[in-house]
Amino acid sequence: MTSLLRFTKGHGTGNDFVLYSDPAGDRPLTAAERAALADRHRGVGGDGVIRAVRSANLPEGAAALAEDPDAEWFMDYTNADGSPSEMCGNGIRVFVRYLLENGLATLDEGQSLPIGTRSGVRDVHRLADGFAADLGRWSLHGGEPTVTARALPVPRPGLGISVGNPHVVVALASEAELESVDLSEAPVLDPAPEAGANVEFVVPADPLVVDGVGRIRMRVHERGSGETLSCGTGAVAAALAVRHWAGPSAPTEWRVEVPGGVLGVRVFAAEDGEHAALSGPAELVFDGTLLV
Ligand SMILES: N[C@@H](CCC[C@H](N)C(=O)O)C(=O)O
Repeated sequence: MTSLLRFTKGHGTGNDFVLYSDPAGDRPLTAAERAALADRHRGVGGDGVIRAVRSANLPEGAAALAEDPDAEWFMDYTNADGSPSEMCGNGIRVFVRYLLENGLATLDEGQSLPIGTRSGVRDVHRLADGFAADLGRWSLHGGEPTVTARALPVPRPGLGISVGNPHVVVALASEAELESVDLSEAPVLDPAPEAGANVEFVVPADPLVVDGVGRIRMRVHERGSGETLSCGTGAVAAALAVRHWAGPSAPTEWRVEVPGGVLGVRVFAAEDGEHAALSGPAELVFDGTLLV
């Protein structure tokens, strides 16, 4: 039986999402239904689908509420192919904007809202011109697989980084090389991580640091979605990788240029270790109703 589903289309630096609200947790949608929503020809189109559920009303929400009883809302995120991901850095800003615009939460400038995700509770801070999300503790994770991509003359070493979800970052030699890499097919990783990975290709700007801020350009092939205009967690992983390669004198603030815009990354010491925060815009574009 078909039914009506109200949705909102939103994006953060061109990384676009279909959002819908399911406070009671009784409208989960299958992976195939989510992939159909994200289909750019037969559906609304998006790099991912985000369901807003009250943490109390889905199984993964129990862990979020145990971590922070104020994490009322859970971001149930899936990629364009319907596969779930632990975290989405652009998505969580758009998610908070969606909650605010729909009267599901309140957040004044300067305040934070805790959001449940599969990678734990993440605090989203309201800025004058967007949002900043504390993505929590990061780690080197996944080793150093060799990365082969179309139009890259030779395979390159990658660096595995987890910011809640898995990334492999590859340094390229020049802007020209960054432009020429063909991401219409997924890069091949050897060894291949069991859970897959998002792969970022990065080049430093020249000079790398201006006024204490590190500057890099990045393109990304996202697990489950293909090449996208932006990936927030990918921008954080790319900044962390370049900082790791640059050594202890590297800056803590980074400006990451992606095809869809610019994101900010800040690395800081927290009680439980080193965290990375991601800042950037969050836009809602249109609402609609679908037959599902
Ligand atoms: N675009 C997102 C990341 C979305 C999830 C990713 N494709 C994965 O499978 O981990 C971001 O902005 O972080």
